[in-house]
Amino acid sequence: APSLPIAQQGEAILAQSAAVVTDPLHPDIQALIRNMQATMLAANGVGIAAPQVFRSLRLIIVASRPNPRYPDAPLMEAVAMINPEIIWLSIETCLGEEGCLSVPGRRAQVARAERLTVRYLNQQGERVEAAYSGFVARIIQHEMDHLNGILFVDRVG
Ligand SMILES: O=C(O)C[C@@H](Cc1ccccc1)C(=O)SCC(=O)c1ccccc1
Ligand SMILES: [Zn+2]
Repeated sequence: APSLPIAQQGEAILAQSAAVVTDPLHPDIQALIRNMQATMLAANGVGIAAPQVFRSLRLIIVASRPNPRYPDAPLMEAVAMINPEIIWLSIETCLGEEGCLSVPGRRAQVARAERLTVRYLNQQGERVEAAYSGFVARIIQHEMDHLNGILFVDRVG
């Protein structure tokens, strides 16, 4: 699957709220998931949101892996989350370093909820509810922000 162009900070699409995916099993959505995964891997990302590849749709990919900043991050198969909703966030937050494929060269400490529960449709269109914590919960919050037109730099002083 080809790697797609990544929208950079300043592109209007990154500040918009993305639209709900109406037909998760549509071939276009299945192809978009494949292309987003290829784009994320080519860019060495641990996540990506559809608006970052110029598709204003509520679709994210989460793919944590150990990295210099989070050496104990879990290695996980990339998971596609269609129409994700965070249905619970812990009160406890933690600070952690973030970067963004749409804001190259910037890194900042961002406070995020330590734990969350997310409800979404998986690539097969099945409803899933799952709990996450730590770095994976951080990635999910970062990607959810992209669906709501928010960049991590909007959250730092
Ligand atoms: O722009 C994106 O959504 C991808 C972004 C996801 C993300 C990274 C770190 C914390 C939260 C969300 C990236 O993958 S940036 C590049 C990267 O691999 C990385 C950056 C900082 C720390 C760990 C990884
Ligand atoms: Zn980002």
